[in-house]
Amino acid sequence: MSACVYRGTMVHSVAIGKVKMLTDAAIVVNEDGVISAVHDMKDDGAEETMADLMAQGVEVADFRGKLIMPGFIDGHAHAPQYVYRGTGMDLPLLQWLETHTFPVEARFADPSFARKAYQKCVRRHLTCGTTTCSYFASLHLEGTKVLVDVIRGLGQRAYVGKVSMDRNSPDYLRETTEDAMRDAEEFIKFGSEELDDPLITPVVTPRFVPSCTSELMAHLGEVSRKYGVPVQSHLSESPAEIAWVKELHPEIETYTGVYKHYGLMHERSYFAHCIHCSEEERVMMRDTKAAVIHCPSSNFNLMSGVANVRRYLNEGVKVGLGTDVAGGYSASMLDCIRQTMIATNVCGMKPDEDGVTWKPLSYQEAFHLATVGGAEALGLQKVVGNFVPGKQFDALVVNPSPGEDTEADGGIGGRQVPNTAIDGPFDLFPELGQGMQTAFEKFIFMGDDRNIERVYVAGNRVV
Ligand SMILES: Nc1nc2[nH]cnc2c(=O)[nH]1
Ligand SMILES: [Zn+2]
Repeated sequence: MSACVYRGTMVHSVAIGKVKMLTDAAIVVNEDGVISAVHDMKDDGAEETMADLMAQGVEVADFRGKLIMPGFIDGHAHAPQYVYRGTGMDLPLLQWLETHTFPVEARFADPSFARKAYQKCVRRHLTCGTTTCSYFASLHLEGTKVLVDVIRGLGQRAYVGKVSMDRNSPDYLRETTEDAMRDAEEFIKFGSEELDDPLITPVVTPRFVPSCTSELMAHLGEVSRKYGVPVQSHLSESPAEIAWVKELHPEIETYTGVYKHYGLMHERSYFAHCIHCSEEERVMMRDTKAAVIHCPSSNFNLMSGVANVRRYLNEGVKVGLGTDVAGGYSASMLDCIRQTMIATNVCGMKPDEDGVTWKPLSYQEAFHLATVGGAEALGLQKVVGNFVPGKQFDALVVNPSPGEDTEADGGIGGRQVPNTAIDGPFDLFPELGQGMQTAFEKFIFMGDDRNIERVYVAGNRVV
């Protein structure tokens, strides 16, 4: 790749709640896809610096009038569940898994079906602007390798887990403990040693405590230490699930404590949901530096509950966001941000059981969680999340008004008609002073993939 300067309105989060916009910025990206400098074109000398770079043969991609923002980081999505996304939202978690999830995941024993489905899934996440995604595959080793291959072909940055499950599921979707232990390590070896691709990180992935025997969990904890890889799982999602974990492990005080006991809770661990964690569990998460992945869409759809994100942040626990496809029906992190806003408003509506009324998150804070927060949760804070020089250029080019520069067509029967294929999802009124700041806010609340013109991962254009 050659070095390139990206010029346009740069917007990113520099700290929680602190979104910074440079109306006319030049982001200099080197041959390795790393940001080497960011210039405010209003500064003295910036035009000369640009002229120098152009004289050296550095390309300029001119996106003035458009937003350049960091790509989204989806901390939790199930790639096989993509195929039934938007259906079967009629049951609570444990019945939903038995009825809708397990029969579909079993189909991923067929690598050719897996390839077809994963191709659609990863394309969708990318076109929605997700530059980094943490995927659960299925328990199938070969199918999980197919997912990795598809991701590499499409150029996304990803964390990928072969799901481990050796108890409490139907025969058609359950490993023996021996196979589960062998295949989990085999996948981690494949991802970290054989593959050697900086964009792909293999992740130890116990489905959740009810799916894994103590022997398997202990082995997975060891594997995560031996290879220095992350752990992802589900934690404290529904009351019935929590009661089940208590039944399975009466000797351990809490659900979080079970993961800790088996070496699965450390600074490279991140857990989806964490809705009902007690104070003791939240302290354990903070002290072990494990992260929460907030999945509000799924939490509403499966009626699991409402997680109090503000409390986690106040207590010093890392938080990222996840779509949790297909508990969540949308693959878009924009939808996830919006559902985060609804969930936080619910928490702020009335005092909780301790009499505390929580201050809702702002949309700027939710945007931070969808970018920088996700990077921190995945241990990528030095690599992606915003446009600090030294980080990789994982970015979106957002056109606030995608229909504007398209020639009007002839209409239908002589009548001018709206064209939903080219008209954007929202309008701006410059007469009312609605400039790029408003464009950003409207994109967060109303934008979609029609606005996302380009997607870059590590400086490579992937959409
Ligand atoms: N939302 C969700 N929760 C789970 N807990 C165990 N497996 C799953 C899953 O596939 N989705
Ligand atoms: Zn999940």
